[in-house]
Amino acid sequence: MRVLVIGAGNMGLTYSEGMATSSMLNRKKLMIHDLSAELIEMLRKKPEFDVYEKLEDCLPMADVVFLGVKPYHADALMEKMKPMVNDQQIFVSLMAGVTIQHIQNGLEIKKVVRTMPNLPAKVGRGVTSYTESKEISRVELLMIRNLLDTTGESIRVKNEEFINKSTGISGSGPAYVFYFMQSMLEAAKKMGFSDNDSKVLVSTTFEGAIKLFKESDLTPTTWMDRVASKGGTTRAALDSMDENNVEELIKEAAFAAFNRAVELGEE
Ligand SMILES: NC(=O)C1=CN([C@@H]2O[C@H](COP(=O)(O)OP(=O)(O)OC[C@H]3O[C@@H](n4cnc5c(N)ncnc54)[C@H](OP(=O)(O)O)[C@@H]3O)[C@@H](O)[C@H]2O)C=CC1
Ligand SMILES: O=C(O)[C@@H]1CCC=N1
Repeated sequence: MRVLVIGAGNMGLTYSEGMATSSMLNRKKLMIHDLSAELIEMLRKKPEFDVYEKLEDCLPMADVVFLGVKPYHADALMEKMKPMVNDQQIFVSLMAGVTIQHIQNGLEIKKVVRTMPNLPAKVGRGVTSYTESKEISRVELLMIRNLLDTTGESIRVKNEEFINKSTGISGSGPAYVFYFMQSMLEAAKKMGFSDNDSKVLVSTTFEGAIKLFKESDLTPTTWMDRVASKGGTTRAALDSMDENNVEELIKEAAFAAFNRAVELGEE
């Protein structure tokens, strides 16, 4: 099977690195096409990829094509691709918002898998949700799932609405976690810790909390209660967050991302 990734930025390159060694490729090199000259030069130094400057040299050969450009570049890209694609090829979109129907119409093809990946895929700890057009067979879906799983875990969702919802939770989610981390780092530095000590304190606290959560059946609320002693320091912090409505604000932020994904599909 020949796999082509178009757009090798943050996400496209992450997927390319994950998939490059997959047995699904039957030792055929993963193909990459991007417009950035700088990126092409960097990618050419990597022996695991076949890098193409011209779409016509790689697109007709591909069985599976990953679309990794920004949503606002999708239409221009599809216009260029249209004369070179065929009905047997499978198109896997990594793009937020862009609907399956939009891709089917733009390329005049039928087989589309729409996904929502996330950035921890870079370290093999991503989570990708996906859904497919009805023309994708079970075998084809399994094959795509195997490719997606090279970057972490994947979940099949029942429709595109849940892809937009995943965007609000897991797609954009790493940024919410980094936001929280940044705030804690700044608090630590303000208290007088060095940059390095702040990083150790914050990152180890995140890692430890995630391990506790993942390795038990307890909810985060129960874990919060285990940290907080009555009348103690944690309760003071949690009360401060409650008074400032932090929980509601985080939920609103996740819905803002979901709503923006819906809007992107309508633009
Ligand atoms: N970053 C993330 O955490 C996540 C991103 N996504 C989705 O992934 C997609 C890519 O995002 P991201 O990787 O961050 O974006 P990047 O800008 O990092 O990567 C996109 C790449 O595509 C190139 N490109 C643009 N137009 C074309 C074209 N016509 N042909 C070939 N290459 C082209 C860009 O080149 P140039 O820079 O020269 O324009 C760039 O190198 C988006 O649609 C986004 O919604 C989804 C989930 C998470
Ligand atoms: O911010 C974005 O639009 C993309 C989609 C999810 C994460 N990054």
